[in-house]
Amino acid sequence: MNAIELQGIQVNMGRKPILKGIDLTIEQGDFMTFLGPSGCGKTTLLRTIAGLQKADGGTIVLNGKEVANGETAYHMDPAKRGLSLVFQSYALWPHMSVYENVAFGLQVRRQSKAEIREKVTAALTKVRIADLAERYPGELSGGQQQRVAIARAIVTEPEVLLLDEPLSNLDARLRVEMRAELKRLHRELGATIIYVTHDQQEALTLSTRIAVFFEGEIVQLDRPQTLYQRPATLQVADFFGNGGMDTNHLPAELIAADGGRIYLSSPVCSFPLEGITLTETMPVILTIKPEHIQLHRSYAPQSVPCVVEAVFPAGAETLVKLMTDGSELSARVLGDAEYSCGETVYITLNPEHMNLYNRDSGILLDRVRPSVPAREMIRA
Ligand SMILES: Nc1ncnc2c1ncn2[C@@H]1O[C@H](COP(=O)(O)OP(=O)(O)OP(=O)(O)O)[C@@H](O)[C@H]1O
Repeated sequence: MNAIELQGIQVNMGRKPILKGIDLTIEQGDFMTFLGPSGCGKTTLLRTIAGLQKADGGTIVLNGKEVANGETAYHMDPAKRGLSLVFQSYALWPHMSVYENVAFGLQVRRQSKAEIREKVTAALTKVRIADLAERYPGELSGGQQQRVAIARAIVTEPEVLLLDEPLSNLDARLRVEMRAELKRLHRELGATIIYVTHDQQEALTLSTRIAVFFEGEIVQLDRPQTLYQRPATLQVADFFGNGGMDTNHLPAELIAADGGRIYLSSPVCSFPLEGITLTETMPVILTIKPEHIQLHRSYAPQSVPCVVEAVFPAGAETLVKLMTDGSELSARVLGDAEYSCGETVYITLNPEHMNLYNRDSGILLDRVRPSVPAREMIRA
């Protein structure tokens, strides 16, 4: 059974539409991440699922049961939805010990003392802070407080766990550590998790599926790998730019030749394609990520000469800005590579990692599929 089904969810704040008709099915056991820039509506959708925000239109079905209906104004009480929510600010009660914070939800449900002790201990052990049970939130680090918040959310054994940017208050190192913890928890609990973040690395590492939001709409819903390799629009491709080295965009053309053959013509490569039909020449954008450009110090078969414009050593990798035929390219090279500005280098590109987008709409047309083996590829 699907854990959650959203149909046509609309939310307005005053006259402003914040969510513009969200359709989304979340499967049982999914780790679904809502990813997108600030203000695109991720938290609003999470709050709407939790019941903290009323939907102005559309329906929400949780485990086969309707919990919200914008048309009939039906709105099930958040406490009855069987969900747990963890906020960015941990929202712990400062006057209660860690144990009491976690036990609170069970006490409200009037469970026996023995049962509560067993469940709280199990939850604290799962998030690896059983030894801190008697401390107060003010005596804990940010990472420890976040673990308490997660323990409090899982102690009631919710079917769905909602996490709103839970790691954003932690320092970079703790964030990476907590990512691994969340992944382990998801595996151990088998619960459905909905996770909100604007951090693409976090989304790619944790999720089974990612919904990318822009301006109140889902623009792509896919597995992390697919999303990374085949962004549905140039906007999504740019959002997945990494460390200031964005996906390369190259103006190119699809040329319809006699006999129905289609040629790709670009500043870095030119060859016939398969899988595309066209009747007239079409302007496109060819994209390739910096990590898919190979640099060579001397001429290699099928390589294209480029001039090094700038070099940015970044420890484990080196980012290199290149110029070829009036087009700027970014390449990412593993390790500490020493190139000097003005030096001529040669690049090779694997067509498997290239995508073609409509130049006007920015929508993905196809991946690049040469109809000849790579060795027969020629430069424009
Ligand atoms: N209570 C409110 N009243 C008016 N506008 C609101 C309210 N809450 C949110 N908004 C607006 O709704 C839009 C979506 O906000 P939301 O918090 O869902 O975005 P988000 O994608 O989660 O952003 P962030 O990553 O910054 O948290 C924003 O433009 C925000 O200003």
